[in-house]
Amino acid sequence: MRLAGVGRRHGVRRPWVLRGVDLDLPRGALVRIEGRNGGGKSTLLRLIAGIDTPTEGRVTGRPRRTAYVPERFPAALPLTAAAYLVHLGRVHGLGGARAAQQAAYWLERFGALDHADTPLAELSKGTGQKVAVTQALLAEPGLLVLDEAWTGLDPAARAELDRAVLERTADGATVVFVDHDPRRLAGRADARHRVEGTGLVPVTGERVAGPYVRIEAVGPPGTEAPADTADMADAYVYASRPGPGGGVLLTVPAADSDAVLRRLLTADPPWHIRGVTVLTADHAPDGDRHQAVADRHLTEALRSDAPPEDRR
Ligand SMILES: Nc1ncnc2c1ncn2[C@@H]1O[C@H](COP(=O)(O)OP(=O)(O)OP(=O)(O)O)[C@@H](O)[C@H]1O
Repeated sequence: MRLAGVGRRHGVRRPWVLRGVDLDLPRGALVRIEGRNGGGKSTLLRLIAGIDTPTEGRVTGRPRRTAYVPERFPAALPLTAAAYLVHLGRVHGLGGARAAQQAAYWLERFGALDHADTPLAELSKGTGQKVAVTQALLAEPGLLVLDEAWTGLDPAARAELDRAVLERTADGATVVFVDHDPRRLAGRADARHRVEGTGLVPVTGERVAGPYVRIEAVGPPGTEAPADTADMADAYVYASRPGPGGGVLLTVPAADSDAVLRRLLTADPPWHIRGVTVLTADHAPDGDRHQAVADRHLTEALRSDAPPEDRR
């Protein structure tokens, strides 16, 4: 499958979200899409999945069976989980009995079989997400597109989805995913691409394996995070999203965190660093158990890199 010169904007007077995107999606490939919050990742995934059509350019070679897990699951339908899944299985071309069998198989793998007869509207967020990933997997799609599909799942179900993804690619399917956790399927992706501006750039080097550092910074009112400018070209910012109190939360490989901190502290006017947290393999991205290490890291970075007026 291939995207050639693909562009998308949401209306003739609206800015381009994506433009001139060329992307090869070979059979059996696991492809990760990265980029800042609101940068156009979901737009790209919808174009790949065929949920949305490009304003310009072409998408060719999309497998016949395509499945997509949206960022938000539409749970308002007046159906039970099983009835919804059988319906979608039939849409994908399965017979009723096969659809029911596949729905039960996947609900069981995700630990949600007890909820097969629960109306969608009554499902918890986590179980609703299990139904969302089940609808995508039950027809064994040739293209599987996952937009933050792990969010809301319990750890066992997250690991099960990792396994399901690797089974799909081993079976020759193409899987394209976005996830906020830099460690998601770390080391397993065949290609990584980052939405930058309106373009898509390949990400080279195996940097997702971490460790990663979360930097909470607050800039002067109206300033863009320097991480999003070309000045940051020598360092890699995995993700940037709004933080509490008008700040920004940057997720950065530990190896690049000094460079990012230096850039923030030497910006004119400088950014204020509220906190630095080391993210390790054994604690959640938002945890703070390694604050002592993080504080030392920050202190050292400030001492060695910042101009005299920023030393504190
Ligand atoms: N249907 C739509 N109509 C108008 N604008 C839209 C529409 N969908 C997306 N946009 C805009 O396109 C831009 C990219 O949005 P998109 O959801 O693709 O980003 P994202 O990288 O997936 O962000 P997030 O990490 O928040 O999911 C945003 O400015 C968004 O407001």
